[in-house]
Amino acid sequence: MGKISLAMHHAKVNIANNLFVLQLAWRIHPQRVIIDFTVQACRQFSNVFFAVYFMKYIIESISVERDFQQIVYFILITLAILLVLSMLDHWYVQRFKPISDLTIYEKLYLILFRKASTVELKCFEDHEFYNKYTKAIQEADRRTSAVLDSISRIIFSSLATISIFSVMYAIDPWVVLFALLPIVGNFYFGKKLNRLQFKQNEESVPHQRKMDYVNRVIYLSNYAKEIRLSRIFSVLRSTYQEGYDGVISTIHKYRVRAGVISFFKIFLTFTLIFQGVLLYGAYLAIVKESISISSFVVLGTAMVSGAWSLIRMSDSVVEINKNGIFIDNLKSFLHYESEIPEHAEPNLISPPRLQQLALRQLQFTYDGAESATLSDITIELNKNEKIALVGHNGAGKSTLIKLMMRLYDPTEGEITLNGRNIKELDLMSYRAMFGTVFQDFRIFSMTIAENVLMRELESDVDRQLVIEALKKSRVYDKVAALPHGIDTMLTKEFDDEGVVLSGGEFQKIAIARIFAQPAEILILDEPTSALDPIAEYEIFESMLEACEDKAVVIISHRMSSAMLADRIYYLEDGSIQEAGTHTELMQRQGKYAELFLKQAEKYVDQEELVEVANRHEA
Ligand SMILES: Nc1ncnc2c1ncn2[C@@H]1O[C@H](COP(=O)(O)OP(=O)(O)OP(=O)(O)O)[C@@H](O)[C@H]1O
Repeated sequence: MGKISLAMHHAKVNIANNLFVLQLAWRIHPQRVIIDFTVQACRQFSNVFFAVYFMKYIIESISVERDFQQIVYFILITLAILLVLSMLDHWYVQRFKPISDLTIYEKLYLILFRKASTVELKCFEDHEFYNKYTKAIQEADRRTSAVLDSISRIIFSSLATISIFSVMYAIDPWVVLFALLPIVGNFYFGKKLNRLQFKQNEESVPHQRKMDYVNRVIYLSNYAKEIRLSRIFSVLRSTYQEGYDGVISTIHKYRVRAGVISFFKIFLTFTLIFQGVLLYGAYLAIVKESISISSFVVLGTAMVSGAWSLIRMSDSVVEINKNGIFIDNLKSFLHYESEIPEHAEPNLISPPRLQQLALRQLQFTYDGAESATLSDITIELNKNEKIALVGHNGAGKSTLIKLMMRLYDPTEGEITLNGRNIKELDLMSYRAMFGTVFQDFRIFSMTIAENVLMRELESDVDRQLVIEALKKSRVYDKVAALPHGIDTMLTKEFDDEGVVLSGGEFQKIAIARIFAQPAEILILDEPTSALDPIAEYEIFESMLEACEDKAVVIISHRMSSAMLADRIYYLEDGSIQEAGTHTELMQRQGKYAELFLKQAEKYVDQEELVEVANRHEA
């Protein structure tokens, strides 16, 4: 593509990007768009009127000796208009704009958060995507306001410029040409400066993210203990320093170039416009005597006002260009099409009630990984069946669960629900079939009830549901003893009366989530690590009792819990090594039996674990 057609292409893309945000702003807050344009029109009108036509009228009045009373009326009327326009401007800047900006940001952030919560999990592991997301979030608010300002400014400054220049043209046509030339320079250098700033910004984002990460970690309470009790702070400090050095070095890298370009931009714009044209006007009036002194005065004021209009116009063009480049990130984030579509699609059907979930010869490799994490996995989970996945760390158990819930798609093989590939099913409804607690579950700074329901508490039926769920996860006695019961805030983030529970109690709250959901398949991905063996056994037991009519998948490193399942799958290096009931696997004397016996040896020293085994026997 030639240079000119490339520039045309860029210009087209940038205009399209700005219009995209203008449409977005219109959808979010149409009044803001209308008022923004109206205020801009009024500003430009008063600039042109007072700088040119007002001045022209007064000077002409003197030369044609107009009636003094008429001049006074004219001035009073224009003052009244000026007063109304300044009041409107004041209201817009002080009252309307700040509030409407916040309204736009709030809605825009909601759109971004919604998108972020639906893109595939793998996007958050993709460095490039994450950078785009960070930039879209950082820039979103500023850019919307900037787009509105620059579009309205460019429209009305153009009108203002045309009307001022027509007055100047009538005085001397060459003056207009003279005033136009430096604008080309301003535009040219402004564009160059933008590209440079964009590049600098692009390069500093990864460094900025390092600094943001440290800021976040230091600030969050769940890192506070480790930071105080270890020397990790020095590593965090180095990470922050690396980020800081990176940002500074990108600034240094572009500093000289940006300085030189800025100098030319200012020199050509201001010096040439303001001094040059006035000099030319003086030459016309004094040396050539081709214009009158009153024309020179009008030319002077029109020049100042016209030049500013032109500068505003060319700055707006540059700003539109700058917006366009940044909006690319926002657009590509918002338009990102998930390979796993979250939204309902007409060709996707609602999942039928579970009869059998079958994983057939699955193979899965994480993006960027050299070898497969899972290979040749075949598992069947029937209605009402309880299965357990066991194996050493890194065997692939959690990955298997993520595939089952379609957080990732398998690289090979298929997952079927009652014989139908799950890709043909509506994803949201499919995921709603699962009640899951992961090992890295999160407790939110919200009430206990909201943490259990994972939504707002809406009715007394909900209250009862929460209480029953907490009873099943064996933590209700503790919750009932708190002054606000299930309405107690968890953590002290927003509320001094918020409670901080023990690790095991937090886990029980998280586990209560699966009892409060109308799910058909329950998955416990080892959320019981902070529980003592008896508590874990009791919870699993209670779950199996409460969920007789549901399918259950348990992942646990404690074999005493796994043995409660109807079928156990032993995984190693991403593939199933052994499968069967506890008794079958023990008789086989393979790896499962070895692992079980190793744990049993440790358990013998602790009487409580003997109790677990006894209970199972019973
Ligand atoms: N998001 C990811 N990107 C790349 N590799 C990953 C990712 N998550 C897990 N892995 C890798 O996949 C392998 C299996 O991890 P997985 O978490 O499934 O094991 P696990 O059996 O659940 O382990 P544990 O018992 O320790 O929880 C590990 O080697 C891990 O490094």
